[in-house]
Amino acid sequence: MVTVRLDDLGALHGNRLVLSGVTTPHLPGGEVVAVIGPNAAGKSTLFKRIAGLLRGPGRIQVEGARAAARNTICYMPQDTAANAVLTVYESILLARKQDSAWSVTAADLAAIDRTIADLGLSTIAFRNIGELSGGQRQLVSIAQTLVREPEVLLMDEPTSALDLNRQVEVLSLMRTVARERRAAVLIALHDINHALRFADRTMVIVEGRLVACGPSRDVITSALLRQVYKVDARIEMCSRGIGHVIIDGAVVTKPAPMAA
Ligand SMILES: Nc1ncnc2c1ncn2[C@@H]1O[C@H](COP(=O)(O)OP(=O)(O)OP(=O)(O)O)[C@@H](O)[C@H]1O
Repeated sequence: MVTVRLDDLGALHGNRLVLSGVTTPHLPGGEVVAVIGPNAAGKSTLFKRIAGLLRGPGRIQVEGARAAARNTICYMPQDTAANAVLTVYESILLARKQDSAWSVTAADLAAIDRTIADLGLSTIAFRNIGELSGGQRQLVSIAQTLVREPEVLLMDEPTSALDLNRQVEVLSLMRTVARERRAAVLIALHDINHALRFADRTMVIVEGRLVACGPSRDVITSALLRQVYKVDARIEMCSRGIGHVIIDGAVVTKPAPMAA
């Protein structure tokens, strides 16, 4: 089973060190890890660094990956471009492409069918991407990531354009993917309730630094929400032992202006 460990990781945008000193315990396959933090904290930067899209100090250790893995690490960016020329099916099919010698196999077709079914995309499978709504496009991006069957998934706000029903469906699917494929699934989220409900662990990034990492119910506390988001909130437990964040209305202080 795959495990991921970050060791004193940092990331540069140009010459600016935007993220630094991120060290985690082993993040095991089979679990969902929420990555939370204020706007511009460095969540996307962390994912891009892990995906090899940014330079920086430190190490990313991925152990136990299957030798034949199609893509060990797969990153779903926040902004996904719409390609008007391809249908939904074609764009998911092309996500399976390995190299120029690739030709479609039965395994490819099975993976595509499963992904389309899992995400409820069958009714739009032959529509052009350019004709889709924002939420539909986001579902296609999620499909393009899942169909590659990676062992480490980096999902950058995958539910930001989805309605409530789809948010729950997609995050439930992420848990299933983690459990059944023994994948390590990291998801950047702004909805703290989703982190409490769906994530085994939560990492908290503030101003480019990791300020907490551990079981979601231990990490997400009123004190942390006050420290990180400057809001008064309490966590109430519901019947199944899952916490809910109740915002009491008061913003404690306005957040500091963002750095340029
Ligand atoms: N391409 C870029 N070039 C230069 N600086 C960048 C670039 N992308 C992001 N940054 C800066 O890096 C910092 C972290 O941004 P990042 O996108 O990682 O934040 P985030 O936590 O994902 O935010 P959000 O929740 O708003 O999506 C910010 O100060 C941002 O302005």
